[in-house]
Amino acid sequence: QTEIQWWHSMPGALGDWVNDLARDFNASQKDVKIVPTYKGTYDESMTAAIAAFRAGNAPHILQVFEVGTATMMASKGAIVPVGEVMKAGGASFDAGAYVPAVAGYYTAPSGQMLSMPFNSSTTVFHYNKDAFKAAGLDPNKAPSTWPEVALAAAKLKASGHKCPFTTSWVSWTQFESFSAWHNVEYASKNNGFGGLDTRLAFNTPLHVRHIENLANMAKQGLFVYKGRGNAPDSTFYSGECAMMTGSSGLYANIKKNAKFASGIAPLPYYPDVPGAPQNTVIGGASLWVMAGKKPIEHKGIAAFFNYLARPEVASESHKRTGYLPVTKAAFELTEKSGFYKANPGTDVAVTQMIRKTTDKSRGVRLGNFVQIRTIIDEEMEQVWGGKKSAKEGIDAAISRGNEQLERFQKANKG
Ligand SMILES: O=P(O)(O)OC[C@H](O)CO
Repeated sequence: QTEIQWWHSMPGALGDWVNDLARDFNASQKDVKIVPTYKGTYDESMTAAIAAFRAGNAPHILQVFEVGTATMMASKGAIVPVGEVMKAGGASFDAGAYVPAVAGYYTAPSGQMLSMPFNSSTTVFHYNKDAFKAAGLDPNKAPSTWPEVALAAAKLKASGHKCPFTTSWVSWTQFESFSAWHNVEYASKNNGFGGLDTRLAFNTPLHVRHIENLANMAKQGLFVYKGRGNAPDSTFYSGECAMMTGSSGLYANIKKNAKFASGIAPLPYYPDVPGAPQNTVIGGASLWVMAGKKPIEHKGIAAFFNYLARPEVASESHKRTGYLPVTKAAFELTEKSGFYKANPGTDVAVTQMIRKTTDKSRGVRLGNFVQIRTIIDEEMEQVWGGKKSAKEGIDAAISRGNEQLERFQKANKG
């Protein structure tokens, strides 16, 4: 039996999902055993895998968040493109079977698919319906614009809620998806898809206005900052915060943990911006195959990836987690099953993502993106804390972030 090590970053109910996938695949055949291991947050597992690769003991499969894509693409000796693995394993990889927004994100400029689409998400608005009721708000009507979010937050606060609104993944929700949703650039060169000479561009009057609004909400106790990455997620499903912008993949942990009725709504927008709302950007992660593995191991990986892409498996994953249906067949199967009608709100992520994209809204692909996100976190923490104005924080994030882009460009030219 061939053992395949799979490092992942799925917490709580999502970890149960990953373990069940491995268990069911292992039970379906005898040749391959998938061994999943939780390695901490996305940042942590990526750092651990890079260190393990250097030491010669990398896992076979690594789950990498979308932010790590350019770094993985550039580390040519460390990874094997998924298309090659599938071929070596005697399996085919049909990129056309995947939802275009998903396939497009994980494709190299040459058209080759580099990693296996797995848990693609997008940014949505989660809200606590019970808290809405208690505050005299309509639980069946989520705020759809940012001014409405501020008004709802004020009512929630007046009803005694100490954390009316918070957000996970500040850069992803308030800058990356925010930009695409309003059809404005986050970075030049089509948000980095057009070349390594891309530079950050999220200092338009719209961006400054939005961060100013959030900073004002923070001052009034309407927006309560709860930390970086997915750390704030638990403050929503515990009931502490009543509204949150975050991942559609939070659905699994809300279902498991929340002791209240919750709703999913589209990301809020500014109604005076022409063309808004456009579409939101992809998040979540994909599965990368690390280099230096034996042909028989590639065969095992290929068999597992084929299993994950089966329409019934991919559809079940989507329904269980809130991550997107990654293949077209999985989406059609889910729709036919009546799931969206029976579970209002579960279609929000899909609807936001299947809209036609523009050059400004396809997604963001930057080198050193992990570091850039940290810089944005640091600068915005200064803004939420009242130590810098929105404009100062944004300008500092842009100039520090651009240094990272220049460094990546220099290291990867030719
Ligand atoms: O919480 P996830 O898995 O949807 O990931 C969110 C962000 O895309 C991570 O960069």
